Amino acid sequence: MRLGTRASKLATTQSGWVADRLREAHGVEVELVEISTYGDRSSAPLAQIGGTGVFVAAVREAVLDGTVDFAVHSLKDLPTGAAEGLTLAAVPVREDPRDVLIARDGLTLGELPRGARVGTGSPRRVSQLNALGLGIEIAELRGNVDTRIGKVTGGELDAIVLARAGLLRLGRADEATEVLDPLQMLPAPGQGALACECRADDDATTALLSVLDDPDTRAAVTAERTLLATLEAGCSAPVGALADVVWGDDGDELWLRAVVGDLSGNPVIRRSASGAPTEAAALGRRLAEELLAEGADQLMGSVTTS
Ligand SMILES: NCc1[nH]cc(CCC(=O)O)c1CC(=O)O
Repeated sequence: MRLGTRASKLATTQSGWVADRLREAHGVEVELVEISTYGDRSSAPLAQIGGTGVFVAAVREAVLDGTVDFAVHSLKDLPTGAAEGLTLAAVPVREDPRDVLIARDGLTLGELPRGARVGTGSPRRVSQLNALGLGIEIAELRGNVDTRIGKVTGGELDAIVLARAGLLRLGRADEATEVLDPLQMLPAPGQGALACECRADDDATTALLSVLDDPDTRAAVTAERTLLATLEAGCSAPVGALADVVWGDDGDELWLRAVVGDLSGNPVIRRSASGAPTEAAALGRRLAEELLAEGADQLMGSVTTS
């Protein structure tokens, strides 16, 4: 099987993980084919170059034109709209969805001095960091994991915020100085999860990939992404969401928490709701409508979204 992937170390590591699972499950050969995307080539701020889709368009093209059989993406980089001719054949079990802080001298968020420079390029992180009222300064940050961590070790920034999943996959989770509680920092919809996508008419590949699907992860990310889509927001919008399958009185329950804000983080709207895991999309829609009724669209309207 030919697996299309971005060429970054993180992308090839997570694609390699999927390839290993497929070899274990089916004894098939899997070859990684690296594809350069606009998101990798441009160093402009993500919010400026459109965010949504810049990391996936070229990889999807390679699936559609038959260069590769399927692609592995970070789910949070996938636009929420339907992709013509493609099917989401598997959402494998999720890695830790939380964000972490990497700060100089082992500091936590609460220990950073006023005026400390904290790097992130994500409006969602900017909004929630500002909501904490710590008096820190936000600095624009982009680049691969090495580049970003280098800003702290090189002394340019006091701290950065990034996804724990990426660090775990690269074996660098111990470099985090604090795991941020979702009470303070809800992750991006789909964060920590992967997407295995193939052509909608390719039944053989769909069947091979389907064994990697994790139903709880799929329910969670379906709720998170339907919420994002109902808000008509993209991956560069100041929206955080995290769903979990938990054991409740009536069996499995899907819990969804979400936050919407503007860049100032003042105010942010936080809400939660629960439902049956089989009704994940309806849950996402319902919580989004609640947020919209509370004024989420006006809040987000002050930020460039796509
Ligand atoms: N926005 C870029 C991006 N897309 C996926 C990950 C890794 C985490 C994941 O798999 O969700 C990252 C880096 C980050 O946010 O720190």
